[in-house]
Amino acid sequence: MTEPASAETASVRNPSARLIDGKAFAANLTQTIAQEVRAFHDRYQVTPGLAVVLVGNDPASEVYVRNKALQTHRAGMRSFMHMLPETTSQGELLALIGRLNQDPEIHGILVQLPLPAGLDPVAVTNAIHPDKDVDGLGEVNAGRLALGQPGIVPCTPLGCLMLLKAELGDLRGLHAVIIGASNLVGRPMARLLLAEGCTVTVAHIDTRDPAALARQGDILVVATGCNGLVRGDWIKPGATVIDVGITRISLPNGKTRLVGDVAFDEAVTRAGRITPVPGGVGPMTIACLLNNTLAAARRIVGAA
Ligand SMILES: Nc1nc(=O)c2c([nH]1)NC[C@@H]1CN(c3ccc(C(=O)N[C@@H](CCC(=O)O)C(=O)O)cc3)C=[N+]21
Repeated sequence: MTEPASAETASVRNPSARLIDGKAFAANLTQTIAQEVRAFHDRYQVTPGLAVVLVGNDPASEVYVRNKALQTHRAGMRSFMHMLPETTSQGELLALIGRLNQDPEIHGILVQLPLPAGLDPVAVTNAIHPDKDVDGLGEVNAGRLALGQPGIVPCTPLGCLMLLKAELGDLRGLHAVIIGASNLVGRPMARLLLAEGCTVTVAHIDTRDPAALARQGDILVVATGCNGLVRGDWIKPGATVIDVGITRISLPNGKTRLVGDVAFDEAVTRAGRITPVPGGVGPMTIACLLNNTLAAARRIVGAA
């Protein structure tokens, strides 16, 4: 197999990939959303409200919660935090979701995943009213996405898609390889890229030679939670690489650092464009959560 000449020359002339600045893109998007929130409030006297439910203490979720609360206020929305103990029962959690479903001040509900053992994430996600399911993970919104119908799209895949369209424009005909088949990222990402006209390959835990598949991707989206899994030689020269992974590792000096699923130093010499960790997909996830919350508020008050 020979690479297309354009991709080869790009990789030779440009040994260091262009960084995709998700942090800057997200900051812009958040500003736009803040303006729209003000206009929405002027017209309807309603402030979009987001409820975040965190059960127990998962470290990844805590990073998310910290940034999310800040960004929610920056966008002029209200944020309602519900921190529940690890020992919370399924019945207690479902009762809280029931109250949030009824609460007119709440337009979006997000239950942080993963949930502690003993709580059923499927039952909990499906208990959220579809109009308030700003994570888009319940069966109604997931089903709409699978069928290509309008609905609420999960925040992380939506953020990845926004970055890809901003970088590449029309995605039609590109081969997108997705590594990871989770309901949170891989599967909805595959459905979104298929809807954009990509040829989509999904590699997962049982895939025999993921590296060989990855090397075919004009677009490579990596969402496995396995830090450093994707090495430089997994990447097609000139490809656009979106690293969704986010793992906090301990350094010898006692500090910690966030790393992605892609071995960045290697990938940067092969890829055409690449998202860094931190500062790539993470901030986009939060901006898209705000986007989805405003959209949910609009629908609920009949403005959309
Ligand atoms: N129902 C649900 N939906 C989620 O989308 C969800 C979840 N549960 N549980 C936890 C994971 C994790 N997650 C992150 C989002 C943004 C950053 C983020 O902002 N990252 C910054 C980190 C900056 C820093 O702290 O240094 C960055 O990558 O630049 C991190 C992690 C969403 N998650």
